[in-house]
This record gives sequence, C-alpha cells and structure tokens, in this order.
Amino acid sequence: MHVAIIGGASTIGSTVAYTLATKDPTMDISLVDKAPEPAWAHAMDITHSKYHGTDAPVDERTAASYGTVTGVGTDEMSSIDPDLVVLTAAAPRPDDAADRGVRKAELEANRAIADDVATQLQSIDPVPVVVLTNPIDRITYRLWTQLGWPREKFIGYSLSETARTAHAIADLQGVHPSRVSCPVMGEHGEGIVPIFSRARVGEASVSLTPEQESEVLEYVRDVPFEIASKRGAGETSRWVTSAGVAKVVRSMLSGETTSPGCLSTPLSGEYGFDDGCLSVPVSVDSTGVTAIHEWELADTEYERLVDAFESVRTDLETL
Ligand SMILES: NC(=O)C1=CN([C@@H]2O[C@H](COP(=O)(O)OP(=O)(O)OC[C@H]3O[C@@H](n4cnc5c(N)ncnc54)[C@H](O)[C@@H]3O)[C@@H](O)[C@H]2O)C=CC1
Ligand SMILES: O=C([O-])CC(=O)C(=O)O
Repeated sequence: MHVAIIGGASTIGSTVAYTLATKDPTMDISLVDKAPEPAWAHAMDITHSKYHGTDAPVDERTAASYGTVTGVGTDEMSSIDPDLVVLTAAAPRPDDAADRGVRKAELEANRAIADDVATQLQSIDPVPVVVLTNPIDRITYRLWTQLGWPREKFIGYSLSETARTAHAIADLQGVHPSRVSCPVMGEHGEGIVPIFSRARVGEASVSLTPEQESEVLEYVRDVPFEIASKRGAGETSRWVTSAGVAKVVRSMLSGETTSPGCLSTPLSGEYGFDDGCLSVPVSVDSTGVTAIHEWELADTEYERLVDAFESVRTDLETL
C-alpha cells in the first residue's frame, strides 16, 4: 500500500509518516511538498528510524516486504501512484496560532493551497483523500468541488476530538480514559458536537449534568490551543493527530469495511444537510466512505449540529 502525504515536510505530515512507518513497515510512503529538501530530509530520517523500529537485522524475506519512505517536490506528483492521499499542506501559522478562532482564520490562505493541491491531484486517478489542513470542513469541501472526484473520496480528519472527549468524561467519572467512548460529530472547531446520548463507560451509558456537558465541551475546544500556547505557536497536537490519522488510514487500507468513527465528508441530504462537510458517523474502506450512518440524536445534539452546519455554510459562501 502506498500513501502520499501532500505537505509531507510539515510537522503533522512528517509525524503521520513516522507513525505509519512504525506501525506498518511494509507501507510505501511518499512525502510530497513544495519544499522538496525538508521532505527528502524527513524521509531519510524516518527510513533510518525503521532500522530500530523493526528490530533489525531481520531475515531476507521480512526485509523484502518492507516499503520505502521517499521525499519529493510537488512537481513529481504525477509520477506517484498512491492508494490514498493525506493532505497536511498549509500556509505558515499566523501569530495568533494559539487562539481558538485560528482554524477559521486559516481559511483564506489554505483555500489557495487546496486549489493548488487540486491541480496537483488532477494528474492522478481518484483515490481517497484524508484532509487535515484546517479548517477541515471547509477545505475538504473546497477540494471536492475543485477536483470533481466522487464525494466518497473526501474525508476530513477530526478524530482527535474523540480522544479529548474521552479524557474529559473519564476525569468526571473517575475511570481510565480507555474505558470511555463518546462519538463527536459536527465541526472541527467551535462547533463540535459530542454525542453524549451515546457516551459509554464500558457497556454502561453515562449520564452527565448540563454543567458537566458544558465542561467537557469547553475542555475539548480549549485543549489543543492550550497545548499550542505552551509548546510555541508553530506546534500543534502532533501526537494525538498522527495516532488518529494512522488509525483512519490503516483501517481504510485494511481490506475490510470498518467504522473508525466520525469523520468529515460532503453531505447530500444526510441529517438534512446539503452542500457542505461535517463530521458524521461513517464506514470506510480502501475506496473511501462506503456509508454515512444517520443516528437518532437528542434534540440539543441536533440543534448544535444545525448551528455547526450553518457556520460552515456561511464561510463557504465567502469562497
Ligand atoms: N485536523 C486536525 O486534527 C489537525 C489539523 N492540523 C492542521 O494541519 C495543517 C498542517 O499543520 P503543520 O504541520 O503545523 O504545518 P507546517 O507549517 O509545519 O507545514 C506546512 C507544510 O505545507 C507545505 N506546503 C505549503 N503549501 C503547499 C502546497 N501548495 N503544496 C504542497 N505543500 C505545501 C509547506 O512547505 C510546509 O512543509 C494545518 O492546517 C493545521 O492547522 C494540525 C493538527 C491537527
Ligand atoms: O488547530 C490546529 O492546528 C490543531 C488542531 O486542529 C487540533 O489539534 O485539533
């Protein structure tokens, strides 16, 4: 399997590449970036890391199954034949990168990048594209409309919220986060919609007060920016993001249909929404999104979803 990461020299792209290479040494990975030298440098470093990551020396047959990690410029996109593309290309982060509104503020600069990437991708056959470039709901939509590939190919990555929500609920319930599940729909940003009606600790449903729900919401909205402010504005949450993206990519390329969770995808009537992207529960396989599941939601959850969609649509009108 071959994954091309466009914006592969980025903090997030290179960390996704390292995580994928560590979890699956057989994968071929191309780091494609408008800056070919750092792309090459990350690729070389990750290639060396595989020596220790795979407990070398290994036998000849195992070694022959290992994939390559390469770094190239965007002008080489047409010579790459990926099974899946991950998009992490982005404009330099603004000075207020640790402010909560920054994802939306990135729209104008990253829209131009999405249009450039659409041109790069015209040179290959349609494959699934997992978009990380913020604001993902708008950028995923823009890429879809610019490229014209089937909507099933477009997935915006928003799964970090599920991990953050699980941690916040675990704190309130006094349990280990790994025991908690609570899907998160909506916008990757202020308009996240944790589906508290489906929150569970193990098999047991969880009942939170409205104050506790607000606490969870605020934590999930705030924590990536708290992390960015303490690390330095150029740094985002690379660890949870790369682990989540690796989960999505590996489950898509596993050869089976799986449901990794809620991901952003173009909607055509689902949940009553048209012409925009939001995170919704999906099934995926190596071809892209195979099903969008329409869950019964609590009234407050659906109202939050409507607000999130309106916010996305309002921004799309400006493009
Ligand atoms: N969806 C999510 O959960 C997350 C999304 N992000 C987003 O991921 C994006 C990347 O963030 P960082 O890794 O910090 O970025 P970065 O600033 O480290 O790197 C951006 C890269 O994009 C490349 N690039 C710019 N224009 C390009 C083009 N037209 N074609 C190819 N490459 C191009 C640059 O050369 C650079 O290597 C941002 O939009 C960020 O907000 C970050 C964390 C989580
Ligand atoms: O805003 C950012 O760049 C970081 C981000 O999306 C996240 O960690 O969820």
